[in-house]
Amino acid sequence: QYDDDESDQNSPISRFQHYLRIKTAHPDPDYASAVSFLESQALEIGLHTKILEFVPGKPLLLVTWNGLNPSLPSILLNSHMDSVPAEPSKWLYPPFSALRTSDGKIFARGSQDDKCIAIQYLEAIRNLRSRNFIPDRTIHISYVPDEEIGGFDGASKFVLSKEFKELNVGFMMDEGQASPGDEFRVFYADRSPWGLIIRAEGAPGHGSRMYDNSAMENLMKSVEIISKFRESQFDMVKAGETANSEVISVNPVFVNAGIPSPTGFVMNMQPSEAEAGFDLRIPPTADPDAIRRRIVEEWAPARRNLTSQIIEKGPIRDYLGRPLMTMTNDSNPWWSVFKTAISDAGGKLSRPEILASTTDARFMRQLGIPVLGFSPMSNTPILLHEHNEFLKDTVFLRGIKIYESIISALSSFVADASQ
Ligand SMILES: CSCC[C@H](NC=O)C(=O)O
Ligand SMILES: [Zn+2]
Ligand SMILES: [Zn+2]
Repeated sequence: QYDDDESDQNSPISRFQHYLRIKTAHPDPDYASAVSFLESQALEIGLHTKILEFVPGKPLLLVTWNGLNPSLPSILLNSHMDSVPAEPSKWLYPPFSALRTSDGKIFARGSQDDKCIAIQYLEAIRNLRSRNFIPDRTIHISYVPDEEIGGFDGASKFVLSKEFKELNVGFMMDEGQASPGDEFRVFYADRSPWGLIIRAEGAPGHGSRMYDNSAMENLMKSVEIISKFRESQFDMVKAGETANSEVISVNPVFVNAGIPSPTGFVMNMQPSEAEAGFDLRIPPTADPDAIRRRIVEEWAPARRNLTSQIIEKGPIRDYLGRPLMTMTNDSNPWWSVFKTAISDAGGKLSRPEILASTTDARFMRQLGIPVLGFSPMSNTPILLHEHNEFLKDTVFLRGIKIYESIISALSSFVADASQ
């Protein structure tokens, strides 16, 4: 293992490592240092910057490369600055060291999700500018806070701002996911995240007594029914009938019950209350009303003294009532431009997918803006949110070339001025 930034301070890799070493992991992301580093990079390249702060302590950095024709809708490249936490003791190398091994793996929390694209956008623009490329359309980059915790103080407020409106965004790109094979993956939709809490009430009683309708019994029945539904969805995936991201996922994330005592829990009392929480992900093709009905009628029926609370953490439809999906066919001219740019750079794309998890793209799609999720990482294991997240230097560097092709193509696309 070695770390070469002593020898080369002034390289795309060393700038990537610098950004990876800034601790923007939750629960206490250092946004100030991230913004200051990214801003210094943008200014060095000769771009314009602006810092927006919709919620104190949660800045958003906007970087702009003005196009020749500012009346054309612009291109927005998005990247979130925050990361999920890391457990250092379970990593091969410290998660904020950005250490590069002799086979070129750069280990860091955020190396795949999504600090790579943050730097690749800038490096691609740096290279295009050094070749005197001049964009027709204006290109913006947004560096947003809080994506990992839902984006409510970040992208969600950003899209409602007058500053966002003024950008006149015609097309946006956001993060995607690594691809274990040769092809790059591209995402035309996310699943919408719901939190579900099921609460049970029932008569308390002696731990020795068998009786009907205790809170615990009713909650466990509910969990059984939800598990059956989960299995029905998962079976379709296992049978190869459909992708993981195209079914409704439901996974238990907490249970809360019992009467605490100094040594743990009171063992001889059946509690009068119990609750369980679930993470649900709803694909854009699903009918949200049908799911709401299923929850009330089957998962938490009142006759069992169950109640449910759904926390919808994202839209399912856009403002015109359409599913939040970006078209990946000829009806979307941006799709062809993107696809051609990838093949021009020697890349291959696999069939467009729905993302199993959720990104900030949903807030822009809600406005009707076409968004593709894309992170150019082929031949890379999918390690987002896992221990030992890494990205290979060669993959990172190739990604810069890919974005050079994408950014120059998107910014020169003027075939239809209304788009
Ligand atoms: C409630 S929205 C949460 C967004 C988050 N994004 C990345 O992991 C996710 O859980 O998918
Ligand atoms: Zn991410
Ligand atoms: Zn993430």
